Amino acid sequence: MLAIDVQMLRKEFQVQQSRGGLKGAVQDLFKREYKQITAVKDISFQIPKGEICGYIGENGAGKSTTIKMLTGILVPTSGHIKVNGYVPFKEREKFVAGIGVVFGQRSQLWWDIGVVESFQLLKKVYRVSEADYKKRLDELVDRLQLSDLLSRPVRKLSLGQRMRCELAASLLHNPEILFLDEPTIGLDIVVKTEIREFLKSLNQRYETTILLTTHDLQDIEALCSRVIMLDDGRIIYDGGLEELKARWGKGKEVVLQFEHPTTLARLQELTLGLDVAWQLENELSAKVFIPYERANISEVLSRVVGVLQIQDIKINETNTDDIVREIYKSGSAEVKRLEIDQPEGVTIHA
Ligand SMILES: Nc1ncnc2c1ncn2[C@@H]1O[C@H](COP(=O)(O)OP(=O)(O)OP(=O)(O)O)[C@@H](O)[C@H]1O
Repeated sequence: MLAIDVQMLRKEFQVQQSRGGLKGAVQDLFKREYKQITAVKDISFQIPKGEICGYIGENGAGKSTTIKMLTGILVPTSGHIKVNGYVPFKEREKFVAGIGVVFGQRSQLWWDIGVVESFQLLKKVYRVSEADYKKRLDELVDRLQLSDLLSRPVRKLSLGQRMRCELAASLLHNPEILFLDEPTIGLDIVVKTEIREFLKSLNQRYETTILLTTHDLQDIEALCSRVIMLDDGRIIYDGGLEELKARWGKGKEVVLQFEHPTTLARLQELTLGLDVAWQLENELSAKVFIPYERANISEVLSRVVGVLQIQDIKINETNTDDIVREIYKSGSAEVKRLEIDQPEGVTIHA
């Protein structure tokens, strides 16, 4: 079953333009000029129930605008959306009962009252029964370690504490779909890790579908099997994270520690005919860069390990941050490269 179904979704904004100078300001008083911005340009994607999908893109790519349309805050200019079987901006009451939303930069909790009082208000808003509320709250307090925070006003909480409370607030009514807009922004690494672990177990236990936007690719690595990449309002990649790495990653780096001193010339001689690049760090340690498609790691290793005694080997995986940065930078030319020999399950949008 589909949790989210988006077809040819588009959002345009009219933005007021100001003319410069005194004359312009006077003209603006009488007749405003408007400019049209298309934040989301006819995108389509489907997310099955139970999937955790990362929605990424640079600043201004259109991520928040999409999330706002998916949660019914904004009405699309054109296109179709079904979330949990509902059209988000139409059937509001039924729709919101099935979704949870956390905007990392904004709070859904009341600033001056105790956390638990906010929870009780949300219980009323979502019409959660006393028994369900109690059960759910106990579980969330336990798993997000909230017991010391419940009586404190939100304004007295640290960012990490507040974010744990925000997550609990969004889940009190046990929604089937959770939308997270930058859920780990500004948090330290310990809290980020706790939140990722919590989301993973939530997904496993309840099959909660999660769509999250983030600039932190560690969130994606930790949580998402699938990633949708947006650039200037259009989807430029929709597929698995592993495929993304395999297709866009340039290669792997292997670091070798030798038992006995060796030389660069000796290493190059051993891998003669293979398209790899050696770098000697000292006489007992060297790095070799093995480009994907042009050489394979087992061939390189078998040639070296068979002859030299090795003390240690480390394989450095492709860094997703670098890959994604490069895709953003390279734009359409690189997208064309992806279109060749497209693997199954990966949709590339030009
Ligand atoms: N209410 C609005 N009125 C006019 N323009 C808007 C409005 N909301 C968003 N935009 C514009 O739409 C484009 C997409 O913005 P959006 O906030 O969706 O991007 P984003 O990918 O979420 O970026 P960020 O990572 O910075 O949050 C931007 O050019 C933005 O200025």
